[in-house]
Amino acid sequence: MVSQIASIKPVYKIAAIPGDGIGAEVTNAALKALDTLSQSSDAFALNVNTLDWSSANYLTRGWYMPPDTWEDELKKHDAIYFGAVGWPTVPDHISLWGMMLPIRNSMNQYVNVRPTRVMRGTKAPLSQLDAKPSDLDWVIIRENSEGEYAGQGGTTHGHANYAVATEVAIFTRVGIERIMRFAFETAKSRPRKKLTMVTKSNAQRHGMVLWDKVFHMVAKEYEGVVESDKMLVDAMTVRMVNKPESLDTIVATNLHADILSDLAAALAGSIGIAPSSNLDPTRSCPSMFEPIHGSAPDIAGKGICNPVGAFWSAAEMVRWLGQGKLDQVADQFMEAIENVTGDPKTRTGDMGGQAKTDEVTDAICREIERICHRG
Ligand SMILES: NC(=O)c1ccc[n+]([C@@H]2O[C@H](COP(=O)([O-])OP(=O)(O)OC[C@H]3O[C@@H](n4cnc5c(N)ncnc54)[C@H](O)[C@@H]3O)[C@@H](O)[C@H]2O)c1
Ligand SMILES: O=C(O)[C@H](O)[C@@H](O)C(=O)O
Ligand SMILES: [K+]
Ligand SMILES: [Mn+2]
Repeated sequence: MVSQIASIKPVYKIAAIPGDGIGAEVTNAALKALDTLSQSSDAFALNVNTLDWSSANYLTRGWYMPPDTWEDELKKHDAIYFGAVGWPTVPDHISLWGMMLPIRNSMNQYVNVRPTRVMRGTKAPLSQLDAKPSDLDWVIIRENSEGEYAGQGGTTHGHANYAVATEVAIFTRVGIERIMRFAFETAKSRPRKKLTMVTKSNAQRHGMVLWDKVFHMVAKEYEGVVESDKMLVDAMTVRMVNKPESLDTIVATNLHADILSDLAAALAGSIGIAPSSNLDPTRSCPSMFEPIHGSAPDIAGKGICNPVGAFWSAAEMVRWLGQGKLDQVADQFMEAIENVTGDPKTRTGDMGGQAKTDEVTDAICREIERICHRG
C-alpha cells in the first residue's frame, strides 16, 4: 500500500480519528507535528485521511463507524492515528464499544505497548520519594484482546430488582502465549533484559492460573537471556511506587495493564504525557496509535490539554511504519519533544506550566525543523 512520490519518498496512508473532547485537540496537534516532520525529512511522507467518527456524530447518525464499511475503510491505510472516544452525552460502554474496542479487536491489535519514563522537565511525584528520574523507565505490555474486554457476558432481568449481570474474563492459551512471547522479546531488546509478569492467580483460580502457567512455559525458553519474576497486581502497585528502579518490562492483562499504565503515567509526571501503540505484530492489519488518556471533558474546549502523549504516540507510529528505516526520524521527533518539555515556557498546566496546547505545538514544530535541518 505504501506508494512513492516521484520515486523518492515512501508515502504512508494514515486514517486519523480525532474522536471526542481533547482527543480531537491533541490529534490536531499531533497531525501538525507529523506534517512538519514529514516536510522536514527526506525519508517519508504521509497521506492523512481524517474520519469524523465521534460521539456528537453518533447522536445524529446512530453509528460511530459506518456499519458495513468501516473495516474495509480502515484496512486501506498503513496505520490509524486515534485521539479518544467518550463524552458525557453517551454512556461510556456504548462509546467504547462503538469505536475503540471493535477496532482493537477487528484489526488484530492484540498488543498494547505503553512506555513510561520521566521526561525532561517533568515533576514526577516519585522524585518526592527520593527516586531519580532514571529510576522510572518502563514498558508496560498490555494484553489487548481478552480478559474482561472480550465482550462476553450478559444481563438478565435487567429492569427487575433481581437483575443479574455477568462480565466473563476470557483467557485463551493462544492469546496468552502470543502476548508473553511479545513481552519476552521486548524485554530481550532492552538493556536490562528484565520482565515482570503481573497476575491475580491467588483469587482468580482459572483464567489467571492458565496465564501464569503459559508465562512459566515461555519463560523457560528465555532462561539465561531474560530475567523474569511474578507479582500479584495489588502488591505491584506498591512496588511501582516504592521500588520503581526494580522494574523494566511489565506484562499484564487487559484490565490490570489499563489501570497500572495510568498509575505509571501519574508517577512519571502526568497522564498527558503517556503514549500507546495498539499493535498487530503480524502486520496483516493497520496498527493504531493513541495517547493513553481519554477525552477529558473537564478541560476540553479550553485549549490547555497536554499534547505530549499524542506527540510521543505519533513518534511511535513513525517508528512502526518504518520497520527500522525511520528510527532516526522518530528519534529526532523524540528529541524535539524533550527539548520542549525541558523548557518551562512550553509546559502545559498538568506539568506545572501555563502554556496552551497551540503554543506547545508551535514550539514542537519549530524544534523539529531546527533538529532536522541542522545536519
Ligand atoms: N482510549 C480512549 O479513547 C479512552 C481512554 C480513557 C478514557 N476514555 C473515555 O474518556 C472519557 C473521560 O474519561 P476519564 O475522565 O476517566 O479519563 P481522562 O483520561 O479523559 O481524564 C482523566 C483526568 O486526566 C486529565 N487529563 C487527561 N489527559 C490530559 C491531557 N492530555 N492534558 C492534561 N490533562 C489531561 C483530565 O483533565 C482528567 O482530569 C470517558 O468517556 C472514558 O470512557 C477513552
Ligand atoms: O479500558 C478502557 O477504557 C480503555 O482501554 C482506555 O482506558 C485505554 O486505556 O485505552
Ligand atoms: K486515547
Ligand atoms: Mn485506560
